Amino acid sequence: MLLAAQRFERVNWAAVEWDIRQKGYSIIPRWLTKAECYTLRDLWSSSDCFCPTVEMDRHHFGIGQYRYFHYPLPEFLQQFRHEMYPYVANIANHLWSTSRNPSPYPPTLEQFLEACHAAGQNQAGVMMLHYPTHGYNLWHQDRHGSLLFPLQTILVLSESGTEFEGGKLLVQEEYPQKPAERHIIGGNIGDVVVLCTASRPRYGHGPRSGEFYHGVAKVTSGERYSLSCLFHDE
Ligand SMILES: O=C(O)CCC(=O)C(=O)O
Ligand SMILES: [Fe+2]
Repeated sequence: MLLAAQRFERVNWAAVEWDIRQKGYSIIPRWLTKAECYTLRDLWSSSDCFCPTVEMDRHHFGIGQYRYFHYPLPEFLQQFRHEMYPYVANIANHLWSTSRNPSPYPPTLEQFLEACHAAGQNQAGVMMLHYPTHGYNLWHQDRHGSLLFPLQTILVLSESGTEFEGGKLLVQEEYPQKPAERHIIGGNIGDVVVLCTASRPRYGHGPRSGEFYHGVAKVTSGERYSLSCLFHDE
């Protein structure tokens, strides 16, 4: 399973950037074919590409399991992460630049990961998640080290309505002295969701940025798989 660069070129990245500015996330619908989702899901039962399973309830993260991939990543995911990076880095450089640092993120993933590894962050930031019926994922941010890339992607690998009910991806933004703002993203098989990892830059009046969290509502029937692709290593 290989990925053609044209698939990234066809995405309307200006619209993705606009969405992220406005609400902190953007959905690229049906970017993966169902067959690709099934192939990725099949990796779950192959033990040789994953680190040990984490039971989410043991850590009070929710109900379900996740498995970090170890390096080398499966070819498709390696390609996905590397080819997606320049586009999200471009958006991140527009949104998170400062006058002191107008281009905070390097143009290639290799360069960004080199910095992560130099900071001792060596665990590939890519994992697969599985939620059984009644599974869910509590509000969280995927930030475990000092170096963090401000956007992350979630690949939805199961079909809403036929394979699972409920299980909607949610985001929440918190500002001091303001009720939290919540959005239901949802997401269906093949969708790639690009979202803020920890904060969304704000312009104009009020606090400059709020804390950005995501989570997954309870799967009320069936089971749901997803894949989390961070651009930092942990
Ligand atoms: O299952 C999901 O849709 C979200 C999982 C998650 O927390 C992530 O991808 O970082
Ligand atoms: Fe997450």
